Amino acid sequence: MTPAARLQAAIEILDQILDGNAAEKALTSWSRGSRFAGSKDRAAVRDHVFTALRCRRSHAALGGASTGRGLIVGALRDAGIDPDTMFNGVGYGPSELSDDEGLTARSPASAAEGLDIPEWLWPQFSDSLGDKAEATATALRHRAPVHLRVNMLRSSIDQAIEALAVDGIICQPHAAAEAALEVTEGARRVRNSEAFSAGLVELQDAASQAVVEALPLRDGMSVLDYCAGGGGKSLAMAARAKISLFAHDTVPRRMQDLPIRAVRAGVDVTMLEPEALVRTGPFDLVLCDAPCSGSGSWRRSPEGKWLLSAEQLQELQDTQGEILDLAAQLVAPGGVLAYATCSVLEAENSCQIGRFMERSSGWTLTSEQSWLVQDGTDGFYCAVLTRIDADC
Ligand SMILES: C[S@@+](CC[C@H](N)C(=O)[O-])C[C@H]1O[C@@H](n2cnc3c(N)ncnc32)[C@H](O)[C@@H]1O
Repeated sequence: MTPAARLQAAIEILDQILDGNAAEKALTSWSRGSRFAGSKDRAAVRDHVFTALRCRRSHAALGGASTGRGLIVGALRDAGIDPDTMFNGVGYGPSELSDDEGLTARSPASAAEGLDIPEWLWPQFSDSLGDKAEATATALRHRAPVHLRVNMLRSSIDQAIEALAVDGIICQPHAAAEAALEVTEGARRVRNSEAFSAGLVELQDAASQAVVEALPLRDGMSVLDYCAGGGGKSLAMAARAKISLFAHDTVPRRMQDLPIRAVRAGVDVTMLEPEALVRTGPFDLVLCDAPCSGSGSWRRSPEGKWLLSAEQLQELQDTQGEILDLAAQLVAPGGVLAYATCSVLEAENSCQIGRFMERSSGWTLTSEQSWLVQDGTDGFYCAVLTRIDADC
């Protein structure tokens, strides 16, 4: 495909997404119907689509329309490329720009528009991040790096780097976590690599790993991953200490890949139905990797940035509070309650913990940490609380 044909493919996919289709679904359906496209074409089209989704507000302004064509014109202008060089109707590329199409193009009209943050969220976003708000929003406009976690149960860092190199995947250690690697070359080959199949590495953002490193895990502990989802943090916890590991999720099908991932990683995990929680507990450590806005991971899932509403954000906060209250009851005296989100918003992070501390007695805040997108990881937050009173 020519560069212009790739842009035209991205335009068509973006129009489907703007019509309400999920990005991954629209990309998969385009791939299935485009057997002529090679792997480089698919990667380039995907990049165009995700760039447009990350920068949807500013590119719509620069391109003059919230359409596939508008977003791609905006992306070209943002990159300093004259759109007429690509929109020239040659081959399978986009047709020439009409006179009307240029009329509404303009520079972003507000800080939030230029930084691609929803207008309603900007006051809260900038209050939460203070002088780091602009850098955080800017980082969220760019592609996320690919990080791996070396499974220390199966490999050392050096062995993993060597094994990955055999499949052309080049990595270097990432400072955010002890077992974290950043892939600098060959990221698309990871899932098919021998190192991945053999359980030497898992795909996991370095801040996700750092959250697990912040937990006081010790051999012999019973540990509950209360919001386990796909089990990324469950597996990371099991790699750090010899624990009895339990996983739970209010939507059990989200854990469907966990058994196979656990076998690959050499980890034992027991999945618990809600009614089994109390009879199996109390636990020495309960981790709540709570559902959240995902604002720290909008580089990877940019659609979430535009779908989030003020009402949903409030509902998420209510759910987070309920999760904390329920999970707290499952912690053994002297045990640990850990709360994490991939959000950069204070309302979901320190404010949530502040409110929990106000309404619950018998807890002490042992540690509180945040990771910032501009430091090369997803944005994350983690608070660790210790139960000091058996009556809480
Ligand atoms: C951020 S995701 C978890 C990601 C996972 N820990 C990982 O590292 O791969 C949050 C999870 O919380 C689950 N969840 C939502 N509400 C819940 C609740 N009330 N109780 C337990 N889990 C809940 C969701 O189904 C979702 O899988």
